[in-house]
Amino acid sequence: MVVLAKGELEQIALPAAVQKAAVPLADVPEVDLAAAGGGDVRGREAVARAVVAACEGHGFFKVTGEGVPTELLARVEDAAAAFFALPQLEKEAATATAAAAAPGSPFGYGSKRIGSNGDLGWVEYLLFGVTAAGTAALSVPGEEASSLPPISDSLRDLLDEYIVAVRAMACEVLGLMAEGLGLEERDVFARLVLDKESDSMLRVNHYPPRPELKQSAAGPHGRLTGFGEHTDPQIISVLRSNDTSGLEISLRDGSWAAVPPDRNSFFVNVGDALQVLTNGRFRSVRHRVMVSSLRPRVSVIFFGGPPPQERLAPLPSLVEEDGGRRRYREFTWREYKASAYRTKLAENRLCHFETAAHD
Ligand SMILES: C=C1C[C@]23C[C@@]1(O)CC[C@H]2[C@@]12CC[C@H](O)[C@@](C)(C(=O)O1)[C@H]2[C@@H]3C(=O)O
Ligand SMILES: O=C(O)CCC(=O)C(=O)O
Ligand SMILES: [Fe+2]
Repeated sequence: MVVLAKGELEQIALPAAVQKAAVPLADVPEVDLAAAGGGDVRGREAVARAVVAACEGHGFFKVTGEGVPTELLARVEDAAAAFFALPQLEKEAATATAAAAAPGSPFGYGSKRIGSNGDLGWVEYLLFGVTAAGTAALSVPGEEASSLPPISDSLRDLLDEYIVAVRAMACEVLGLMAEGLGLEERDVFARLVLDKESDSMLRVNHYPPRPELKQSAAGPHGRLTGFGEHTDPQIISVLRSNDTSGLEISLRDGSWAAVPPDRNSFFVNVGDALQVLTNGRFRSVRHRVMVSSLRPRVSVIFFGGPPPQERLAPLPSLVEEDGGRRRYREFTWREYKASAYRTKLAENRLCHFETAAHD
């Protein structure tokens, strides 16, 4: 069991006085994928334009009409809740394969410690690599293979089914982004996530209800940090949660907005790699999860990433549209990820890859 050292709870539980309050996000952009898939060309173009506008605006939007069976989603949520309800030792043992336990591996079960650079949050989670077959694995393709994770067969099977469905949806959305940007190569983004070497991940987060007020270092009105502010390094993140609030996004003016939960929709985040590919036209959205609720929050996030050896650079046509200004230098995903994984959650990871203004 993870025992927090003295002072660590205070890092999660900021006193109410130093927390910036978030206002509810009134205008969550919404994209109905059903309207893009019916063979109506005009309808599809309108959806593609809405997707681009949302990526340029908040870098965040809601997706409906994607056709992932609601019954599968409900079963994933129930199985995840059942896993996190297990005794602590069973949860740790459940994912302690050689690959996940290897030093530096981010995969497996974790509690309160996020990444390996000292970030703490009021959260426990399961983190998996995603294989080409769309299965949840505790090692990344090309690295030491592990046996299938010994989490319960039913949870693993459900996650495998979920990954296939959500990856297809992510790729449909990536296709709409390319169309909306008027790119000739319509699969320029989606092919990276569909590649058999794609470095994608699946994360299941559980935010237990905040502790009793009398024990809470946050004080009676304070909130706990569930998952500290950050941007996602990958191309696209697709999130699904239960009906418990907590997700907040940072707006362009630096204020925070609370995203009303919606268990019937997906939420899409633009990630750092997509900001680079679009030469900064799309915005990798800074977000966080705050825990103030007495109900648990469960979220499942698919992170669509490129293959490690993939060279990432702003797309030439978008550089041209930007008056020839190339805002990021070329790098491989392996290079970016290694750099990102050395940073703390809240750091700006893209600034190391920006070009000087005159380049
Ligand atoms: C503090 C960290 C956790 C993280 C790796 C990092 O060093 C910086 C990026 C973090 C993040 C955010 C999005 C995803 O949840 C994640 C899996 C990812 O790819 O980058 C996490 C990493 C993690 O939890 O290992
Ligand atoms: O759990 C959530 O709702 C969001 C978590 C998140 O941003 C992440 O895991 O990268
Ligand atoms: Fe995130």
